[in-house]
Amino acid sequence: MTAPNQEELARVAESATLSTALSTTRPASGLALQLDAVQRRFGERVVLDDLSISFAAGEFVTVVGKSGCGKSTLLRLLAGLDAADGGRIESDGRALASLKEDVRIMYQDARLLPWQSVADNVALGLPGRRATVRALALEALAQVGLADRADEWPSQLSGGQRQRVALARALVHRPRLLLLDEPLGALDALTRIEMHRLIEQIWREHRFTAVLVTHDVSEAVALADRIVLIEDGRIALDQAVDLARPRSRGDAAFAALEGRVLDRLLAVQALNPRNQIRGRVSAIRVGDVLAEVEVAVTDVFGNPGTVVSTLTARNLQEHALEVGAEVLAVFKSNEVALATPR
Ligand SMILES: Nc1ncnc2c1ncn2[C@@H]1O[C@H](COP(=O)(O)OP(=O)(O)OP(=O)(O)O)[C@@H](O)[C@H]1O
Repeated sequence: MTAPNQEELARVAESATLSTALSTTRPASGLALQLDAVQRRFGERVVLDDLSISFAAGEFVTVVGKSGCGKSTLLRLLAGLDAADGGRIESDGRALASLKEDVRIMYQDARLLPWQSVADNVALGLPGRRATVRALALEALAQVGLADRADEWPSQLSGGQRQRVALARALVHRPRLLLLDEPLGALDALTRIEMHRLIEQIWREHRFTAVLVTHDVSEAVALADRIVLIEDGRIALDQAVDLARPRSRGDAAFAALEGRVLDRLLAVQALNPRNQIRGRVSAIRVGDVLAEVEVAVTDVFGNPGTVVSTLTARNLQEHALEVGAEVLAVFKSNEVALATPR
């Protein structure tokens, strides 16, 4: 990692310019958010329905839920890119829509302009003298470990590096609310873990409020103070993550919490009657690592049958499943998962 150009930064500080203005006129602390009975409809379809929740200033919240449940819709409302059909979204009594300058959003694709250098992409939209703006861009790039790539084209960077540039582009505006719409969804597992560390470190430094939409429950547990699950347009689960940071995926408490949230998500999937079948556990076979649970079921025509679910032996232990227990067999692509019937 290359340090930012210190001479240039010093010049900027001396000339009492935008850098000073940004750091003094806009507090670095996060925005508190209050959502009250928020509704968003598309035609007949009610996507968010009477959704109420509050986020504390500086909190890191992750939003999970099955595909199409309205996660991105919620983020677009918070970003002011879309308007609610009902309810209020405020920050300490002010409509969030009036605080757009304090809010930045990051998407799954970095959305960089290919004809602009990395530094110019980060500096995009920043007012001020060219040298000042460039120094701010370099400072933001240094924070994401890319100061030495400032003069390259976006096409010369890897997917993970492009996302780091997108993060720098958000940071340069010193957001008080950073919205992250699956920003790591297209990255490989190792790069994701590196990005988790980077995002957490930057969030701890800047203390903005962060709202991250993700499909990855492990990512949610790694980063969140709170995990929020959206179901039927409302908050179905609001789970505090009370684990010390930085978090380790190998930790037992981490795995247990991840399992609980996954189970809850699975229960939501099971609500779709087309992909689930009720039955009773008829046999359990436990190996060193894996376990098989056989479930006796009856199909819609009354024909008896069995389905088999494979899970880790440890997971089986945590769920205390036993022969005779009533379960839902949930079909997810090519696997069968089990959930407790409601
Ligand atoms: N502009 C729009 N016009 C009509 N319907 C929309 C519009 N935007 C979103 N929707 C619908 O709202 C629902 C929620 O969409 P949204 O993108 O918020 O879901 P999501 O939870 O982010 O899904 P995914 O996890 O698959 O990204 C979907 O049924 C979608 O088709």
